[in-house]
Amino acid sequence: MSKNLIFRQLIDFESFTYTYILGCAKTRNAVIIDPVFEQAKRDAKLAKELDLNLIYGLNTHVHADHITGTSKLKEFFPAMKSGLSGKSGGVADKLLKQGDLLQIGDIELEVAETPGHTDGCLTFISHQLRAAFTGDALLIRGCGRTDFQQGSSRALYQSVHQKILDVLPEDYRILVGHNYEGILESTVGEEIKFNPRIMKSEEEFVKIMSELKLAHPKQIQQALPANLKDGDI
Ligand SMILES: N[C@@H](CCC(=O)N[C@@H](CSS)C(=O)NCC(=O)O)C(=O)O
Repeated sequence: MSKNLIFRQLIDFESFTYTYILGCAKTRNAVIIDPVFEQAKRDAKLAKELDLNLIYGLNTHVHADHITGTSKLKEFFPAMKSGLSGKSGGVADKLLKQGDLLQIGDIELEVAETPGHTDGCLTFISHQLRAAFTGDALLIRGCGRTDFQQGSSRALYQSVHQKILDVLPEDYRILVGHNYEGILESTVGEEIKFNPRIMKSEEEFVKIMSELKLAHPKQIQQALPANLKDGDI
C-alpha cells in the first residue's frame, strides 16, 4: 500500500456493514464510504484522532438494512459533501455517475456504475490502494440480493463482470459492503477462483438468485425512506 494513503475498515455489528475511511497523508483530506448512522460518532472520533478532515461521505447505494451516517457525520464535519448515484432516486450533495473522478487530496477515486442489487449501485475504485469498494454488488464469495429495489440479476451479472472482475488486475482488493461470516476482504483473483454465484454462466446465476429466498432486512421500512433523504432523520 502506498505510504501516502491512510486506510481504515470499520464494522457495524448490528447490520454487519463495513465502513471505510480513505485519507491522503499529505493534505489530511479523507473520504468515508458507507457510514452507518449509529456509528457516526465513533467514525468522526476516529477521523479526528487520525487528524483527517472528511470532505466526502459516499454511499455505494440506497441501503435497505441500515440508515446511512452521512447526514449525522455533517454535525462533526460540516463541510463534508455526501455522494450517491444520480440513478438512485435519492438526494445527496453530489449525484455521481459512471466515470466521475473524486479528488481527495492526492487520492483519486473513480466511480463505476454497477447496477443490479439496486439500479443506483456504485463501485468506487482506488488505483492507489489497488482496491474496489464494491458495496453490495460483489460480496465475498457472493453478491447482493436482487429481489427488491429494482434489483436485476442479469444487470448485476453484467456489472460485476464488466466493471470489476473482467477489467481489474487480480491483485486488486475487494472491499465489500457486508460480510456475515467475519471475512474482512477478498481480491479480484480470489473471487474469480472461488465465487460460487458470479463465476457461473449468466443463466445459472439468474436461477441461483431466483432461488435465494432471503427474508427482508429487519430495518427495511425505516432504512429506505431515510436513505433516500441521505439519512436525514
Ligand atoms: N439479515 C439482514 C439482511 C441480510 C441481507 O439481505 N443482506 C443483503 C445486503 S443488505 S440489503 C444481501 O444482499 N445479501 C445477500 C446474501 O446473499 O446474503 C438484516 O436483517 O438486516
